[in-house]
Amino acid sequence: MSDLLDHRVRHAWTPGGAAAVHLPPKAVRRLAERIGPLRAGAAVARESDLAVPESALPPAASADLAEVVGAEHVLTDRVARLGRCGGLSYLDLLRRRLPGELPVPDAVLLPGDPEQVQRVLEACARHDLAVVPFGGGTSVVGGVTAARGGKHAVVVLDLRRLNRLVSVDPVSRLAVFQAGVRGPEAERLLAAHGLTLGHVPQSFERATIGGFAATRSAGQASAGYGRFEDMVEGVRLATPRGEWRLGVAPASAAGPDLRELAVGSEGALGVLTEVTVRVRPLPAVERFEGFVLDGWERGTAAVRELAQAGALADVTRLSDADETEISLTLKGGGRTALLRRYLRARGVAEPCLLVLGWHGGTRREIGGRRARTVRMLRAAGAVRLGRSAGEAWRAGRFAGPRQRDALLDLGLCVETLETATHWSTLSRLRTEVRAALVDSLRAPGRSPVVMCHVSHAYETGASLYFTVLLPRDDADPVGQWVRAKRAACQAIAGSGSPLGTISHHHAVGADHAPYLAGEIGEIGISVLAAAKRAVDPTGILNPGTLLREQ
Ligand SMILES: Cc1cc2nc3c(=O)[nH]c(=O)nc-3n(C[C@H](O)[C@H](O)[C@H](O)COP(=O)(O)OP(=O)(O)OC[C@H]3O[C@@H](n4cnc5c(N)ncnc54)[C@H](O)[C@@H]3O)c2cc1C
Repeated sequence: MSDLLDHRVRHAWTPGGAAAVHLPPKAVRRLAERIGPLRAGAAVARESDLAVPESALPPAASADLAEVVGAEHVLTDRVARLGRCGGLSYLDLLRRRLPGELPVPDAVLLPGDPEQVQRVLEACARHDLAVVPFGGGTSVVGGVTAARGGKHAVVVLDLRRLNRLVSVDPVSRLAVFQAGVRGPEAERLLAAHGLTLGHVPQSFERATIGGFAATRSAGQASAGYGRFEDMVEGVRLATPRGEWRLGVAPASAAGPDLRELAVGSEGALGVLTEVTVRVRPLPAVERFEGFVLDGWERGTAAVRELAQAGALADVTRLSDADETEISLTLKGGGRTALLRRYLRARGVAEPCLLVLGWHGGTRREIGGRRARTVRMLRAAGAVRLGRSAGEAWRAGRFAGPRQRDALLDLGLCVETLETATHWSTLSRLRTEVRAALVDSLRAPGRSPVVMCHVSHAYETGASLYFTVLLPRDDADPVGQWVRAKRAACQAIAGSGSPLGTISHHHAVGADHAPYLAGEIGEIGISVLAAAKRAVDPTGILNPGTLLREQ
């Protein structure tokens, strides 16, 4: 179990870190020409340089918790605590690469079933301990930062032992999972029943069912399978007040849908111990394909038309010209130059790659859907690249975090952020967020590249996902990104009324909590605060996440 989560891993995505990917030297040279000089072999602090204070878990609390989960599942050693000090954002990784103090929890608890989770919360409430629910620990918004919130100590509740498929109801197409099941394991367990969830975010390998629900996650095939909240039929939630179960029917008019309070609650309103999910038949056939549109405006207009006509492929992902260019650059290779020449010959001045993927029961079924989509794309002026471009994307769909490890080792600042808005505001929002990032990050010898894609489209609007690359400012690497992220969030929050949501799928965490009131209003904040008081009267659950510390 520890292979996926120890102190060595937590400054990178994989134990091998950058060794897990190969960036061709030509690609590194071209990148440096574009953004400024890169420094191979940027130093990483030794584990012994990371400051880990003594655990402040009171002995009486430790004894009570050991009584619930077993002494061997109350971990206070340095490695276990370092391994759960935060998520996997650029700043999380950076802080673990630099010498210094980290928000290390006082203990890590490994409960074995929902009943133990419930009893752990009751014990933590008695001893006034802050509790951070921890699934895969892939949060990129400070959602698993071990904040004490004025409590005696802070414990991380690692849900990895809640790893069972509890039941499957193939007639109703429902499955009940314990919260700590990771993405690949969930799919493996469902495949044995001929079923799938179809939820494949880029963090799939590490993230868990509970984490997906707690953050309203969106997977790469969201156009086909929906966002994770669309898949949640019911929840079992442990709270300091007692256990809360929700979801007895597919739809209900019995008042407001309180499941929505659990989905997206980010560990601040309870610990999801089981989630009942809607499942689908496992697709027998998949087909991926690439197209190119000339320019962002034409590209987004084409995706909007598909979304509004109900003709989106299950995976629909449009990259802007910068993202298309940089992803081709990072692949290196002679075929890339050939492709550039081909597109120029076809009159495409500003290539924007559109990847489409269909899942279905039969070739015929996919063929019918695909034919309609391709007809509409042809009418929109798309150039078809063929299956190899789509398959190349599929083959590398989980490469992003490994590539990030390699780019971090080259001394880069590399981070992503995301939002969503209505179609009529989409271009303005992209322009303003890009400008905020570029203005904040530009410096002599450093030119940021800000790339963008749409990977989740709806009838009324779409998400925007930005990736930023530039040489790290070694004098103040943390401040460099903190200022840029703040500028981007302020652009999204707008002045007066928001241009978009502060998060389409990464959630609020601690990082976006200051912007939540701008989106849901002070009334919204007080409704959430009242809900929190109702389930967590002493405020032990995930202090500072979702709601700012009062
Ligand atoms: C490289 C990378 C790529 C990513 N790609 C995507 C993507 O494509 N789509 C996407 O939606 N997100 C993505 N994310 C963000 C992240 O993976 C998601 O938010 C994911 O849903 C978190 O799941 P987790 O199990 O890792 O949760 P954690 O990171 O452990 O926790 C996330 C939040 O949920 C709470 N939580 C976790 N489990 C529970 C539980 N059982 N009960 C109550 N609260 C709980 C935590 O306290 C925390 O606030 C990405 C992150 C990384 C690092």
